[in-house]
Amino acid sequence: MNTTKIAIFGVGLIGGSLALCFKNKPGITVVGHAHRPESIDKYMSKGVVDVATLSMEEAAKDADFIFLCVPVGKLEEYLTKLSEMPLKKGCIITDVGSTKASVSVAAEALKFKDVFFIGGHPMAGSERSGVDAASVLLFENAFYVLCASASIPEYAIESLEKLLLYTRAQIVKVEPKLHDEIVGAVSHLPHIIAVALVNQISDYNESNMLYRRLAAGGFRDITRIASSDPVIWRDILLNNNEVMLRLLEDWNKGISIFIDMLKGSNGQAIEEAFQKANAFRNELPEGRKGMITPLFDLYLNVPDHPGIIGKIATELGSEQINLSNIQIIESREDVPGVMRLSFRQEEDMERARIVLHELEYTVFV
Ligand SMILES: NC(=O)C1=CN([C@@H]2O[C@H](COP(=O)(O)OP(=O)(O)OC[C@H]3O[C@@H](n4cnc5c(N)ncnc54)[C@H](O)[C@@H]3O)[C@@H](O)[C@H]2O)C=CC1
Ligand SMILES: O=C(O)C(=O)Cc1ccc(O)cc1
Repeated sequence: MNTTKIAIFGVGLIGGSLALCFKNKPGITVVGHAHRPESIDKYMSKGVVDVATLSMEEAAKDADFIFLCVPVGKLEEYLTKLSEMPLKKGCIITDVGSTKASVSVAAEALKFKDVFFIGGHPMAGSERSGVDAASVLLFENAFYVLCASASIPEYAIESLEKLLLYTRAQIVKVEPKLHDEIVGAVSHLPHIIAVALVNQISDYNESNMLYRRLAAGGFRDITRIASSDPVIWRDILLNNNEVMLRLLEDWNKGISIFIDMLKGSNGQAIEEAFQKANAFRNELPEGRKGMITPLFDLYLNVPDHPGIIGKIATELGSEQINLSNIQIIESREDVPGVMRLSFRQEEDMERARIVLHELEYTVFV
């Protein structure tokens, strides 16, 4: 059987999830590049890769596919290093960065010979980061954008598409600049808004802690993405700088309209704004994983002792229920022992509810 070597640079949330999709598939060997020595043991003990190495050359040598899964600000540096190494003829280099224009330009400028660069962006992820957050299910039913320049032969694109079938994502082809504009609006702008909103409330909380205690429910839902990795997002926003500045100007205009509506006590205009938003939002596609994916939460009363988090996680793990997050919630510190369990799939939440009920926990949604 022909063997396929896949090299993953940056085995974190996205690189680790891709590695899990490819690992143990017929004829595939997954090699993970670590940029810190302590990561080697971690990748191996977690079983995300077949081989882990600190050497870029060793990872890239003879690879059929190279996935660059590092922060956006590092992509050009990694591409340049690869362009100076002997690579297998026909090797496909792809990235997973959340912006596509600059990496496409950088790859084009390097003029790889007999090696093809195809930009990629799996449009699914989470606010978590690192290999511990990786999941084989991350991309299932999500869009996966590919951006190939006109010089890339169709057979190379088809070969990448075929490999990506293992992710169970749906491929879409988009021009890099258009990608950055649309993704800037539907993903990067919401991240800025979430962070600005959380920081606004955090400042109010300095003078009165009741802000944080009451900021549950909807506030938590719409600000989940404010917990995203600071370095990853610094790089994304700086890289998509021009687009973001334009979008923020439009955002300011939208907020000014709200200020005017409130100053003028214009109830009709406020109603119309909600009606317009309602109509557009109700038409959003359902049943497909979007970039900003919801979590499904369960709450349960738990006895107040230190081993409880491990105990619940083990009970659910033994039933193969995928838990995304587990936390004793601070905002209810006056009610001792309320635990929040978050799931990516509604089905997991429902199964957890049944299991925990059978174990005689008091569970509520
Ligand atoms: N977080 C998300 O939900 C999504 C992220 N992306 C993109 O995927 C890429 C990776 O993001 P995540 O997997 O979320 O991040 P992560 O922090 O989980 O993983 C980044 C990996 O890159 C490695 N790395 C290598 N060189 C590095 C350096 N010089 N500085 C810092 N880290 C270095 C880290 O060790 C780590 O393994 C980024 O380009 C991001 O824009 C794409 C889709 C979703
Ligand atoms: O956590 C979420 O829902 C996200 O928004 C994840 C995400 C982050 C970056 C991307 O480029 C794509 C998806």
